[in-house]
Amino acid sequence: MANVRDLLDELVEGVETVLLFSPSEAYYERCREIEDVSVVVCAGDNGVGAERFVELPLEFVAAKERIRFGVEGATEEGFLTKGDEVVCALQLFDDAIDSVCRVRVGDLDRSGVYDLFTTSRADPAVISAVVDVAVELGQKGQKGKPVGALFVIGDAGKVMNKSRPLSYNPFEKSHVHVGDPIVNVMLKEFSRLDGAFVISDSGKIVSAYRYLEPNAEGVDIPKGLGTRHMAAASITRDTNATAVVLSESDRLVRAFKGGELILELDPEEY
Ligand SMILES: Nc1ncnc2c1ncn2[C@@H]1O[C@H](COP(=O)(O)OP(=O)(O)OP(=O)(O)O)[C@@H](O)[C@H]1O
Ligand SMILES: [Mn+2]
Repeated sequence: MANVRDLLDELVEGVETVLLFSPSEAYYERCREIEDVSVVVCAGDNGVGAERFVELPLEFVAAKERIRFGVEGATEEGFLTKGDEVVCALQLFDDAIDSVCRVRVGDLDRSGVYDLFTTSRADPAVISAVVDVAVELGQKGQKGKPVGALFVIGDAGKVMNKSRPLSYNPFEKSHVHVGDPIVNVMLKEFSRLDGAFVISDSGKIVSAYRYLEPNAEGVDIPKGLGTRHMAAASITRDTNATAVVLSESDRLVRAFKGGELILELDPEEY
């Protein structure tokens, strides 16, 4: 007569690596004792002192995104290789680990989110704060109307040299940072203006209303996208900046780096 344990045994059969998402110290210590299994911790910080650790720059709301990011990170760090079967243990409903799933490395399509956060010059928390603002704008629009926005993050000096003001810069004398709730409201307010926001590596809002003038030579973007996206792709090819774009036409959030589209998010799913 099969029992629940048989089901779980099947799930973990032959697995050599366990990914623990934000475990407690006690939970981590218990898992460390398990024989011939290596443990990788994925969390915002390595509070448990794990030897194998993957930093999550944000607590992804969607479990699948969290798992995808953790598996991508563990693969990048060399803890996993394509084809490995790994068990992921994470919190879904409780505030402790309450769910287990099995994933084969390579089955999850690359989300690009990992690159966006880990290979950008700007601080990962700044990137996630900007993505959050773009996603919220995509979900709610500005006063209910769809709006587009272009955020250029990092390498701000070079970006400013490759652009010019469309009007006075409302952030000229201020010293405000993205991620501050009041500033996020200001960014949404100003998003109906033309031009791009320029944000420094550390998240300071350098300028709004900026017209980017990169060299668009040889940069190609998906058909149907227009000048805002072309400017985003081109400026990231000409500088070390990352660009996050919210499209007014299709409401998707996209990220560009090195002239390439590396991420496309539907705010409705995020
Ligand atoms: N080089 C640029 N620098 C800064 N902002 C730009 C630039 N080009 C376009 N924009 C901004 O993008 C807005 C939309 O332009 P356009 O419709 O051509 O872009 P798009 O890529 O189709 O974007 P969307 O999908 O939002 O319509 C413009 O009104 C302008 O505010
Ligand atoms: Mn357009």
